[in-house]
Amino acid sequence: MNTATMDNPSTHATTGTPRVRFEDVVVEFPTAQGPMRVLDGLSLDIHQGEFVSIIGPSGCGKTTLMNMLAGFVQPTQGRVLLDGKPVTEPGPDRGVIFQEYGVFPWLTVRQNIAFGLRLSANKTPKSGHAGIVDRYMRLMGLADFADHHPKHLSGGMRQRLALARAYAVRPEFLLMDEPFGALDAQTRSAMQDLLLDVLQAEGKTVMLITHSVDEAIYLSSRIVVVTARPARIRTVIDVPFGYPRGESVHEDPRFAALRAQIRELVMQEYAAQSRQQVRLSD
Ligand SMILES: Nc1ncnc2c1ncn2[C@@H]1O[C@H](COP(=O)(O)OP(=O)(O)OP(=O)(O)O)[C@@H](O)[C@H]1O
Repeated sequence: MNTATMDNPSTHATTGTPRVRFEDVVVEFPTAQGPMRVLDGLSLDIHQGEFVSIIGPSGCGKTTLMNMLAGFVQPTQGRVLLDGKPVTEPGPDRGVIFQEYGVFPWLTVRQNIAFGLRLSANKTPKSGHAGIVDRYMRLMGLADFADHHPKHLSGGMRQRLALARAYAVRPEFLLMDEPFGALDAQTRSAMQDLLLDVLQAEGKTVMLITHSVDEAIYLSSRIVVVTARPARIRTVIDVPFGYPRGESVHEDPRFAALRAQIRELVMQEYAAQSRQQVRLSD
């Protein structure tokens, strides 16, 4: 179990050379009414070992931001740099987890987890694959279902399988888009703690999109609140808790204060987005 070290400030260096740089990024998508601007001059640096959560109204452009770092979307203007080089395509250094289960229905649980390990871009020696697959099946509570296909699993189990697949490849970056959103409260909390354990053991850099303010505070070293569409950065908040971190941070008075501050900002942006939608439907 994690233990909270609330007296230690976050130890994540936010100076020096960033691993990821969003540089004055603009994204526009074509629509029947002309180009729709989704991101509007957004700049953000992410450093090695940081856990950055993105919070903002539905449809404001958060997934688009992550998709650029994943290599799925190119900016209309500006640049997205990974270790100083423009991101042009997906790569095994970036594990992406979406809310909808990213699993292959025709493969068993064991085969799904092993899949990424077999790709030639993955550097894990073949002799270690079986052990890694077993470890993640155990961690995710899937060991008894090793030879089942996803259609025989519950929704929550399929999402745990998607997490196991992403973790097993041990990417340097985890890009997570509402990864726990479809899980029941208890499983969600267990998956959050497991993620903290994986990060503690493997030292990854994480970008998480979440609608849960509590989840963002519990997991992140920094929280980026973005505006209604087109998304810009509204505020960046440093979370004052160090790692390893555990359930007791929820009791810290600073947790409640942060929650109130972030909720207020997010509510304001939701209200702005709703006003826009009303104007669009006029
Ligand atoms: N490839 C695309 N082509 C056209 N429009 C797109 C494309 N991708 C996203 N959009 C639109 O861009 C806007 C922002 O979408 P995005 O998924 O980035 O928002 P989001 O903040 O992640 O939303 P949510 O919180 O609901 O998941 C939406 O209006 C969406 O319909």
